[in-house]
Amino acid sequence: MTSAAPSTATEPEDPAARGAGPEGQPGGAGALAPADPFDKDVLPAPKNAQRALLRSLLHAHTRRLWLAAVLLLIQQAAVQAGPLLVAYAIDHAIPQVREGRHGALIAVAAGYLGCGLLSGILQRWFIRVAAVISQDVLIDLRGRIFRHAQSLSLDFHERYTSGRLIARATSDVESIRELLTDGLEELIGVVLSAVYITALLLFLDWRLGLATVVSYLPLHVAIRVYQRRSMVAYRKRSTAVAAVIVKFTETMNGIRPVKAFRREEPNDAAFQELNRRHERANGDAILEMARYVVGSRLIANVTIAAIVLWGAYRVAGGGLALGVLAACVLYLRRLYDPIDRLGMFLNSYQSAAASLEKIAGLLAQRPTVPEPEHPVPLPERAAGRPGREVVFDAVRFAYRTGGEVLPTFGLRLPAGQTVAVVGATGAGKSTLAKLLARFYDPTDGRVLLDGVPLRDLSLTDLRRGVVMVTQEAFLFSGTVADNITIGKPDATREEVEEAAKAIGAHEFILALPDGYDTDVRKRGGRISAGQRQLVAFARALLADPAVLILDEATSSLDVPGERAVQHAMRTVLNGRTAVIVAHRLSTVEIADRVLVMRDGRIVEDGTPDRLISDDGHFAGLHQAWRDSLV
Ligand SMILES: Nc1ncnc2c1ncn2[C@@H]1O[C@H](COP(=O)(O)OP(=O)(O)OP(=O)(O)O)[C@@H](O)[C@H]1O
Repeated sequence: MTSAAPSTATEPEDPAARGAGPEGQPGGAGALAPADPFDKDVLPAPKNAQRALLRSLLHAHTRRLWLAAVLLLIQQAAVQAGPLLVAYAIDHAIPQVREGRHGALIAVAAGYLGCGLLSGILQRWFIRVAAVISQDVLIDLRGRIFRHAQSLSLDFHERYTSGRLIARATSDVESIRELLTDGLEELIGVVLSAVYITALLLFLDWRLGLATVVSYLPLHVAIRVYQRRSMVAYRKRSTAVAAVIVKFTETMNGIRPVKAFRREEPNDAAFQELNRRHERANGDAILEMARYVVGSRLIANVTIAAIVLWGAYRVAGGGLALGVLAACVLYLRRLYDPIDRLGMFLNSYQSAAASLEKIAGLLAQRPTVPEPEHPVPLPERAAGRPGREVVFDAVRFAYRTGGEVLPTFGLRLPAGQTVAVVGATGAGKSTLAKLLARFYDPTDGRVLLDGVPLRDLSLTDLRRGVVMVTQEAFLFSGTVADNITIGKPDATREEVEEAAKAIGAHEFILALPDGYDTDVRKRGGRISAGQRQLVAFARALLADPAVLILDEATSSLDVPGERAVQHAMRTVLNGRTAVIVAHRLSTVEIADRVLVMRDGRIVEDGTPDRLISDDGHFAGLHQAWRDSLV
């Protein structure tokens, strides 16, 4: 993974322009893939995406934010009243005590105590309000990331990877949490106290106040330099964390091939390197902070020393009251004391800002396969008509990161036909299936279902019309029954069992420890590859789509398993239009029609018998398969 770069001029500015569909110009098979902006961790987003995200997150809390601001203003006023009271005590109350009048000093002491109490009460109130805001914001943000990631098209997920998404939802949200719960209150407190103190110093003695204001200039430069440099360091760090998470999830998701190919050692070495890169990025961030702390302390100490010296001479010369100098020194200490921590707060602020930038980039992405604004309903199916007609009308397709996979492609599948698509690996079979399932939109042309373009169908109609059973036959955590019910969320237990019986899965499910209620991820709930496919078929049967696409599993099953799957396949295909991406030639025998693909084109098309009797590519494949059975 490349390291994060600050938004550079090479990145497209407007993701919306990329959101209308895979507009990449087809470059001809084998054309060089264009550089993918997704290789960078910071996704291209409009300039104000970060601010807009923040605004929308805080929008629901406007009143609470005002309350928090007022509480903090009053609390800081109470805190900063202390040195003023000390100055009054030294210059007025103590001389009065010498004359036997104690009222002023007692009033000062009571005032000091009152301010302390008031500031404590207000601070507690403020912390509660701020906690409610920050918790709500974090929950909202995590929810948005999940919802948005789910809504983005397959094209996005293939390019962005799940590891990066996990990094966004965990470590990036965590750094924002750190700022909101630990740093923000203090950061605002420090800034607010600086404003109060400057005003009070100017009020107490305008010349000392002005000298303090002058010291803000080098301090401001130090902060700006630190902010600029640490932003780069934090971006790098957040990218490095994401790279560690990506490697981790990739390895654990692919643990089987890792074991099979003894990839443990090279993986370990690659992981160590990523860990070291993270360590270096972290080290850079810490170093930046160290530079800032040393620089800002120096400025603070020089300022305090100069003001004390100058003030002392003025007190000695009678030009300044002692109490005023004491109050000024107290204020200066209050001003500069949190300067180290200001570095830390700015640190977490920078880290959170870098994270927010990445999250805003993610949330600014638009689905490349959007739901239509004005969906067209599917025409009613005539009673007894099996499935729906599918037409590929002058379709062309290129993946965004590759050359053209389907050069102008036309195909008509009559309703109810079972079509097997065969061809060499990389011929474009799965691409054809994915276009029919509308995982992608064609670069050119249309895919029509009973005459309605897929892009005009509402998602509900589309999912009811076309269902794809993919190779992995993925099972979600939950029970076997839950997994079948996904096909039809309001299905009754009877319907679930009927579907399983029809598919031939009922017996093996009953034999599981808790039958239909067996948790598929728990011990004892382990089910074989063939059984997983049966569950996926039962799910598809329950969904009862007009068009079913099977991207057949390439892994070979044992003979009884294969037979069970073949039987289930016949059941699930019955009464609908079906497209099978066939990896096993045994499957082809079920089909009414076979399409042979090569380089994104259909080179043979006919019934299995006709193609076998012809002297074409399929006949050769079939002969080779028959020979392998002998
Ligand atoms: N997500 C993707 N991004 C870029 N190129 C892709 C993507 N998926 C597939 N391709 C390319 O498109 C071409 C067709 O791939 P496709 O998966 O459709 O072939 P296939 O016939 O189904 O192959 P197989 O039998 O191996 O599954 C291949 O050259 C492949 O490299």
